[in-house]
Amino acid sequence: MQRQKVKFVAGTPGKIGMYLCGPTVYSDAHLGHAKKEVAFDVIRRYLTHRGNAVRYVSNITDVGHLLNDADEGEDKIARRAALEKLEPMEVAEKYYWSFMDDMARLSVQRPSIQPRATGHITEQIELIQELIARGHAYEAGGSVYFDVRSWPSYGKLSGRKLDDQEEGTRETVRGEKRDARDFALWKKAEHGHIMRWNSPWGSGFPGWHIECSAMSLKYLGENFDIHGGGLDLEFPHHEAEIAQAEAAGHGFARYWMHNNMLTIGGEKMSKSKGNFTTLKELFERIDPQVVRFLLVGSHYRSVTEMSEDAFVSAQNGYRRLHDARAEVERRLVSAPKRSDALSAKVTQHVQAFEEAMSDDFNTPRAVAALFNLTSDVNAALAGEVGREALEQAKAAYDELGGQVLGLFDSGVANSASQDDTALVSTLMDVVLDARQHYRLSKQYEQSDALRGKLADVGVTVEDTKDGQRWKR
Ligand SMILES: Nc1ncnc2c1ncn2[C@@H]1O[C@H](COP(=O)(O)OP(=O)(O)OP(=O)(O)O)[C@@H](O)[C@H]1O
Ligand SMILES: [Zn+2]
Repeated sequence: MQRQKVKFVAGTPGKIGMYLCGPTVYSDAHLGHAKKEVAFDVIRRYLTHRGNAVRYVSNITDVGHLLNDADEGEDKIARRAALEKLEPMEVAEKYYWSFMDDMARLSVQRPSIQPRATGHITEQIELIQELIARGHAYEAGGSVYFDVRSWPSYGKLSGRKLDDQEEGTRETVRGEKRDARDFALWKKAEHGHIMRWNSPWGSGFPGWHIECSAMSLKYLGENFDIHGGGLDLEFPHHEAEIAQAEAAGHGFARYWMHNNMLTIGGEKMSKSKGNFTTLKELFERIDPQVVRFLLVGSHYRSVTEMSEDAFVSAQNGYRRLHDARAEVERRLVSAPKRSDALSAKVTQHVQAFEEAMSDDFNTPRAVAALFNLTSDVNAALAGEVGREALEQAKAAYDELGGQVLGLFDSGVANSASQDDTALVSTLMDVVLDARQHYRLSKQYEQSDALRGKLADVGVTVEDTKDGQRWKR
């Protein structure tokens, strides 16, 4: 809001309320979406690391996001539903879980609360009613619009003056609005529109912006600490969120943070440009931890340019840290009890990491501190190192690289999960061979016992005419 770095002071010391605009769930997420999620995940993790209790709310948009910002066009989810011959709610469910799976593989922590727009229609209607009552919104033809001219501070976040906004389009897209810059709070559902709810203005659905004002206020209260999102949302989405809340008499977010874009060949990666790589495609060839490492290596406010070279260097960098940490762990088993010079160096790198993160979450500098730590660790490991220094180094990797940056999460590594799949399949062959042996020798009790034990761990075995089949 102030267009500069400012000191952050939580409204209530030790407690931080954070809201992040989440995805519209109508397609698989791409690497650009991951930049945003990972950026704010790291911010949340660092604030937690500093001893704050963070309530992290991030919404799921499953209605009302239209194809075009001027309140025209189809609902993105409804259009996808028609394309895939699914119910709109089926589309939302499908891509919600797709998103959640991708985020889990990227080690993005789940939000404390993940409210859905369709689950908060009542709250949105109430907020719209407050706006109408205060004279900042009006009904027209079954829809309700925010009256931008009634709220002079509209534009204060993006710094846009009212007159600069949408210049020249005033007459063409005004339609039933009093002013082309007015935006929809509620839209009348036309014939055939599936996602619709009853409201004081007839059957319809909420505009896209209103859900974030209603749900952030509901779960974080007035004057909550931090509101985040992509830079592309600053105008009109965040501007609208502020206006909707404040014009209805509520104090809104105290700090605004926006991540910059992930680009490819200098252009924003986006679905509509077709220059995107979905996370699922990417994870087939690149370990999700390396993807995360690449994203963390650039500052949230900087543009991240993606290229094959960037992945190669991320791969090498990640391996360097990962291997040093693993070696420290291995050497700890038999380390002698004594102190040595590495201790002071670890302390110094930990401090550098903390300073970098406390300076507007400067992750590239924080990663550099981990590399410096690794140089010193590797140099020390050439000789004998005492237990104390190794424990300190291990804690630095685990607390800073692990808990704060979300790295070294072996549970999500692509290669590991592929290895596991192969291993499970081989082990199942062994078990089913044994069961077959019991059955052929009529030892049915043992064969049933094996099946029972598999069922206990969620594996069901069926006997078909083609032999045993298993699934989990
Ligand atoms: N390339 C990107 N870099 C960083 N963040 C992005 C990028 N693309 C999308 N986002 C973030 O994810 C949010 C949702 O993106 P959205 O679903 O509109 O994707 P998109 O690919 O930009 O789609 P479209 O091209 O249809 O607008 C954006 O508002 C933005 O905050
Ligand atoms: Zn939002």
